[in-house]
Amino acid sequence: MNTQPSSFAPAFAEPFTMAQVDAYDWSSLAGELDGFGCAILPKLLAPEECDAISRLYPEERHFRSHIIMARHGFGRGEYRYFNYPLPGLLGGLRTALYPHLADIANRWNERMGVEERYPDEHAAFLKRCHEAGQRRPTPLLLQYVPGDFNCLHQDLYGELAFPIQVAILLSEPGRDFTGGEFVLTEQRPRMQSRVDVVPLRQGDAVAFAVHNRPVRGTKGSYRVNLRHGVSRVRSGMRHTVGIIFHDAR
Ligand SMILES: O=C(O)CCC(=O)C(=O)O
Ligand SMILES: [Fe+2]
Repeated sequence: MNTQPSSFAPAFAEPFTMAQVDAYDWSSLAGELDGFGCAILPKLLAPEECDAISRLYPEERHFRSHIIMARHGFGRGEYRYFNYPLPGLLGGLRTALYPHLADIANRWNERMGVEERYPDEHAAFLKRCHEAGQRRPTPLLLQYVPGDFNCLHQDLYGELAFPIQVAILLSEPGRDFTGGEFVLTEQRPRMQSRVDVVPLRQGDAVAFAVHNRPVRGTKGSYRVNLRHGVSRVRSGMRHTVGIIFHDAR
């Protein structure tokens, strides 16, 4: 395991991240997630923070593995899973975002008739993951060049899956790259699928359903199945960072 101190640690202290995350209008974000399966958190990161994270990509010591997507049929492009300890800013965001999303996830599970309830603190949920043999960190940094794309998928890495995840766009559309839209599809029982293209600027985050969410019907709630991906990058370079709250087997 990488035990080097994070290169971000002193500059982005956790109390600051926590206050910044808490300052979003979470009842409105919850309304978006309930209604559409995704919500945008504008300007979660400043441009300098985005650039600092993108620049980590070639620094091997931050990562536990490197995936060339074409080799696995995942699309075209590449990504790296971070090592523990996560860079301070990312670890701080993962901790700060979790309790807000856990409230929403617990309501979703109740409506879907799923028994599992998530604890208030991320550390307690991670402990549950680790006890279930899911010990490897899942936050990841992705890099796309022209022609790259990310096929529709679900980030499931074992039995335990926290139902909402976050992706942050680190590059500026139109300036750093063109194409490369974040897309979300929703497969509804006995109906045709619905698609959302999420308009993000540099530093914006999207919170979205990992695999299932409840939708209100005439006879209570039913469960829909979601996938996310990225359309083809037409020019330039695009980086994103993904924050997944469960760890991997
Ligand atoms: O590059 C993106 O916008 C999507 C990344 C992704 O699949 C993820 O964060 O799980
Ligand atoms: Fe993903």
